[in-house]
Amino acid sequence: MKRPSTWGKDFPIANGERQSPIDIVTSAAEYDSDVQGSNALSTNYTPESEVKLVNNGHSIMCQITKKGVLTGGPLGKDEYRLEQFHLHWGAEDGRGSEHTVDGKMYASELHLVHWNASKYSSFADAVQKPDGLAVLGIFITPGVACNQFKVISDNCGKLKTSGAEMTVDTTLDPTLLLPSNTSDYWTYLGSLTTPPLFESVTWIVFKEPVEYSKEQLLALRNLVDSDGNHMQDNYRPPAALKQRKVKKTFT
Ligand SMILES: CCCCNCC(=O)NCCc1ccc(S(N)(=O)=O)cc1
Ligand SMILES: [Zn+2]
Repeated sequence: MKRPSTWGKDFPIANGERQSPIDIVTSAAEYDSDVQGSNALSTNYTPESEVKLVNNGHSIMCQITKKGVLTGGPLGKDEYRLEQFHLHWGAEDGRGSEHTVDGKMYASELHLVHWNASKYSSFADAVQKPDGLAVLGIFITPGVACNQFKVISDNCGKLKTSGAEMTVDTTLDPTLLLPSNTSDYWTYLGSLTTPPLFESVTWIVFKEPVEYSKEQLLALRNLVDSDGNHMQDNYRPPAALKQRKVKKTFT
């Protein structure tokens, strides 16, 4: 994939009104009480019985086969089904996340991608609708190893080239990839952060980062992208907020 600065030519929406990622200015975020209590954000995932990994040329992706749902919070009454998760990261720990918090970049950002199964018939049908997708953004910071991520980081070496796919015969529970605190998050209306950049995503970015070990981050940086280079810095820089408000669920 060419550099983000070139996307505007092929994808004019790159300069649209609800592009992602954004810099989250914490002091400007508005507390939203109605995403608490009974309609708090809720995940109900079924563990995968085998793990399907794909090097799609610009990230490493895990394709989900079980029926897992995300509901509540900013999603109203709709059920969003987990489709896949993937990551963005830097060449070094000081950069790599797509969203930033008061200008701070994390080393990586995990995206759990869901589509609105209450209103649409498939991911492909939902991907272009304004309420079609919901993505959970989890910041990653260097620290202790994440056990549930080991099945991905331990197999990056076998997924080196773009287009490589493999199925690992082990279970994976996506719930264990989430931070312990899933009540505190920012949410806003945005887009896919890679082409086709469709403005179809309700973003939910958790405040609490998750730790991955140095080795797990290094494993990501050794992947090879569709240009044959080390897959690094596969993050889009923040886009303009324009007329949007970021909501927060915590004070
Ligand atoms: C007409 C073409 C249809 C394309 N159909 C496939 C497609 O749109 N794939 C895009 C998939 C995608 C991209 C970026 C994110 S992110 N980084 O925002 O979470 C999530 C998901
Ligand atoms: Zn992403």
